[in-house]
Amino acid sequence: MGSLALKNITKSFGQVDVIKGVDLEVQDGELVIFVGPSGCGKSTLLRIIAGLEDASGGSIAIDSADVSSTPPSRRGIAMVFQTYALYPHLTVRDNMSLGLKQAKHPAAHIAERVDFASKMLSLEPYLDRRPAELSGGQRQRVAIGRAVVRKPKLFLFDEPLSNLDAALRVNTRLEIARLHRELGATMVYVTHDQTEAMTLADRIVVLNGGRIEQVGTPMELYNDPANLFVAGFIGSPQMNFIDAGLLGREDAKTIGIRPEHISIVPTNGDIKGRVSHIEHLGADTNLYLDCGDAGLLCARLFGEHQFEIDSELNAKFDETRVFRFDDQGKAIRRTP
Ligand SMILES: Nc1ncnc2c1ncn2[C@@H]1O[C@H](COP(=O)(O)OP(=O)(O)OP(=O)(O)O)[C@@H](O)[C@H]1O
Repeated sequence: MGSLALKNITKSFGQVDVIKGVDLEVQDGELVIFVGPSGCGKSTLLRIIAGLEDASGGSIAIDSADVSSTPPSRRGIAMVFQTYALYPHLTVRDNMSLGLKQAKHPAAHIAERVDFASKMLSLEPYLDRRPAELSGGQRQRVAIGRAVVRKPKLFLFDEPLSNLDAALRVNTRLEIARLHRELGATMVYVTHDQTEAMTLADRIVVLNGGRIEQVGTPMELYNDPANLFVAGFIGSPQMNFIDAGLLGREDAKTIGIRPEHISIVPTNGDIKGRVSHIEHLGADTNLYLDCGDAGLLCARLFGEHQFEIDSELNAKFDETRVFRFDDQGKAIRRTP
């Protein structure tokens, strides 16, 4: 078991309010990811859940028991850090065993847990090595293994893949997904990487300036963002925003259209623009059109395309994918 409930959590450092009233329920077995711009309070919130930081107000419950004043070591959580935080003088086996040893578990039980975790993470060949004799990816697997060994109610991950190169990041991401599936464990995870959030999360929490903007499954956030902030934050390249008046659409203040929902047509487009830049990604082409007062429009076209710089093109929006926002930036939901 490992459900988590945050009620009206606030945090101030001196005069600065960093977390401004966060309510969140995480179900047992769920993988929830915090995303948001730098400084929005993701790590602070995670550290408050871990007990490494005291909240200024509000309460935290794990499995319905209030742990707001429980020390970190007694909350039943394990945290995996971006920097691995392994003991350099200890072997992999000893790094993984340490928590249970300190908690005075019997040696046979510790050996069994280390065996289980090292098999799960393919760490068996490295058990007698020290961290300096491992690659970055292997070190991060040891850090994850150390958490698995402790059978926590709740796993907390603070940007665990940020120090890995692109290929290793994908591998380790798949490993965390598998771990989550096989252990059925509750996980709360902080990242600034959209792909990680979209591919791993059961639900994503979008934070901005210490408040929650929206909570939803990755596809809910992509298909039904609550406001301009979430619409612009989820999706890459970013959603295009255009002043609705410039398009003759009086039913909204701002129109939003994702680059992947724009096509180039010979006539009768929604907007005209001059080609200002082209990015060839192989599988896709990102085309940037200078649309004058409407700004720069990005279209993501499937496959390879050639266009002449400065030539004028007609861009057409997939009407079923057009988002509308009011003058407060709130999404105007489609009427079915
Ligand atoms: N110990 C501290 N004392 C004062 N201010 C702090 C402290 N820790 C964090 N802050 C401030 O709180 C805000 C939130 O920081 P936090 O590290 O939670 O952001 P984040 O969303 O995790 O950012 P990033 O993505 O850059 O890691 C920032 O403005 C930061 O400067």
